[in-house]
Amino acid sequence: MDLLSIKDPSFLKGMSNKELEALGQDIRQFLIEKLSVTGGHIGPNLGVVELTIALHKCFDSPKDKIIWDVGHQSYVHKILTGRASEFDTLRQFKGLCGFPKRIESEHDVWETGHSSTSLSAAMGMAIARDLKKEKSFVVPVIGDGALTGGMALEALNHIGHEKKDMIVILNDNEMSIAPNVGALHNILGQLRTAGKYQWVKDELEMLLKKVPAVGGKLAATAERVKDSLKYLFVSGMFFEELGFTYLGPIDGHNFDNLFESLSYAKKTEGPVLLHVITKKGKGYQPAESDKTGTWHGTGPYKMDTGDFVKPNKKQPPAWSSLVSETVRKLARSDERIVAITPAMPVGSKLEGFASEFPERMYDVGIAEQHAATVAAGLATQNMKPFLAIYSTFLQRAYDQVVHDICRQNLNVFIGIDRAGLVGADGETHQGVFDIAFLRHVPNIVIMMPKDENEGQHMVYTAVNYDDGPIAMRFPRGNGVGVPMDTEFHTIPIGTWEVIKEGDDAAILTFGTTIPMAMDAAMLLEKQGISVKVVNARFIKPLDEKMLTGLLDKNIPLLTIEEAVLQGGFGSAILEYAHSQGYYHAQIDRLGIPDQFIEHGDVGSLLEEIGLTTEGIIKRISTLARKKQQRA
Ligand SMILES: Cc1ncc(C[n+]2csc(CCOP(=O)(O)OP(=O)(O)O)c2C)c(N)n1
Ligand SMILES: CC(=O)[C@@H](O)[C@H](O)COP(=O)(O)O
Ligand SMILES: [Mg+2]
Repeated sequence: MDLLSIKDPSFLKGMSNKELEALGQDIRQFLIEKLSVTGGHIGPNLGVVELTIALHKCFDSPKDKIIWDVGHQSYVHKILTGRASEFDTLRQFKGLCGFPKRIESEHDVWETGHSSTSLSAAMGMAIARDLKKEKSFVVPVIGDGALTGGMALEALNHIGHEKKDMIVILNDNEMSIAPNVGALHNILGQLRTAGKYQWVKDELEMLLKKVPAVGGKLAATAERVKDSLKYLFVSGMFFEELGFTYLGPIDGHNFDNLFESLSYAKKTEGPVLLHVITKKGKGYQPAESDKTGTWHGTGPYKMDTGDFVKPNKKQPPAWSSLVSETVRKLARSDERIVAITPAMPVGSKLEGFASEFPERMYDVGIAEQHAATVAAGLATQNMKPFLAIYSTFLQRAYDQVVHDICRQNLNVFIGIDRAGLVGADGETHQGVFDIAFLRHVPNIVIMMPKDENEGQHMVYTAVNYDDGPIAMRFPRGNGVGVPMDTEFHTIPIGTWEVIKEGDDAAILTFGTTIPMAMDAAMLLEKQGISVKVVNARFIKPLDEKMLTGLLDKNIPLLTIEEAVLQGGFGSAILEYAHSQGYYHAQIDRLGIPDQFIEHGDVGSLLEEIGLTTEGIIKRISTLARKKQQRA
């Protein structure tokens, strides 16, 4: 079938299962080909081909609300809703978003990216439907990994209590990014093997009702039998006890099973949970046999061999590897160190640590709040927890950082990974808010290294810092490639470093924006403007001694950060200058403006917001000119 000709899912209504199977193969082939060039979440999407087709055949989107939890598995949905032609631009600057996007289509009824929000959103939509006395189905699709997220459990609790009509599709492929973890995962395992108890329950009821005369009395007894059947067949009774009608488990690649259970679910009152078993990566052998999560989200690959396309020249180590491997080295002589990841062992490159210290490595599932407070609990017992967490996912644990870690001034080392623009994952994943939401919290130290050598020393500093919580932020991707010292040393807390002298102006910056600051300073030198460049590697506490010295020189200052301006590092400099009475200090700031930054390559995103060498030169030149005018 020509997928590019699809305008909306209505064409599915008249298709036979055989035709749908052929369509599924066409979609698989299309995804494997397109994503071999663009990269993306190939594994999750290959796993939901039949499920997505079945949902769009059984329901009338967008009147019926199909909601994709996390949303990384919504590519098939996007193909069936008329966007196949845009897949060459998937996750690229101004191209097709890799997650549901309401501006893209009326069928994208809820935007996701962060896990475990679908059930709560579904509940909101169901309440609205009922208040407006509308007739429609609300159908959240949540994965077994996303189900481990606290929000999902909060929602299950509420939905089951309110008994709202809703059909929850549990897409169970036994995988989060890595193999799924937790007691819930074990319950699902029991359910997977328990077989279809629902039909046993109904058949029993029909049989008993046929018994003449005593049917009624017997049926009452049967109710008790049925309940014991439930416990007999479905040891996990977890969902039924929560007020759901549990259906399944069924084969999520079999259209007969899907249509039979979806039509049953549509006729069932109250909340239904349909447990669908799928295979992540189905139909593409390298992805289907993935046991670790390598094919969860990938860059480009060679279709025939499954080899990932490697960059032309050797890359410096990934920042995540640098940090996690340094923690691993230190853990050999420091038994206090325990690593905690909320479902990102592969992304945070903790495999090595896990293999060497299995008893000191915890993947808590998609549970960032829990991860942060486990770290706090460990610290109360004089352990040294290393909380490895993406900046964007740390947003989920804000109160735990404030209330549990910082307020009690506990020795937790937070490794804030993917700090800064992440690129293709877009708005929901840019790691640009952590400075603004942490800087105002008492007791926390926030730092960011300029390169991987300073990074290893910062990890060493953090592990040996026992005066409270300390966070080190580092970007997605690879280091800058510098020689590495063989001996660790501590970096004095709150000290900045002058990396280029200059008397006409000063740039204060850290991490990924240091190279562009240096390039700008060198070019400005040629224009006769000599600019000092300061590695402001401690965002909190500020190096007040150096900052006061700069303010006393009364030269223009420009702060630069790949983070939001509102409440960021530049705000801290403004606050300090004002608090010390430098009311006329010339301070300008470059950073992420007050808007969400969409998906695309980081270079294009920086270009779009003027966070470039040219942008810096423009700012400094303006500041210098204003200073001359005032002189
Ligand atoms: C709050 C949050 N934490 C972590 C992630 C990273 N993440 C993206 S997909 C995923 C696994 C989701 O597993 P599951 O729901 O089973 O979907 P599958 O990929 O198996 O289809 C994780 C942990 C996220 N998107 N949001
Ligand atoms: C969808 C999701 O949240 C994860 O798959 C995320 O895309 C991983 O990000 P990295 O690729 O930076 O590890
Ligand atoms: Mg899964």
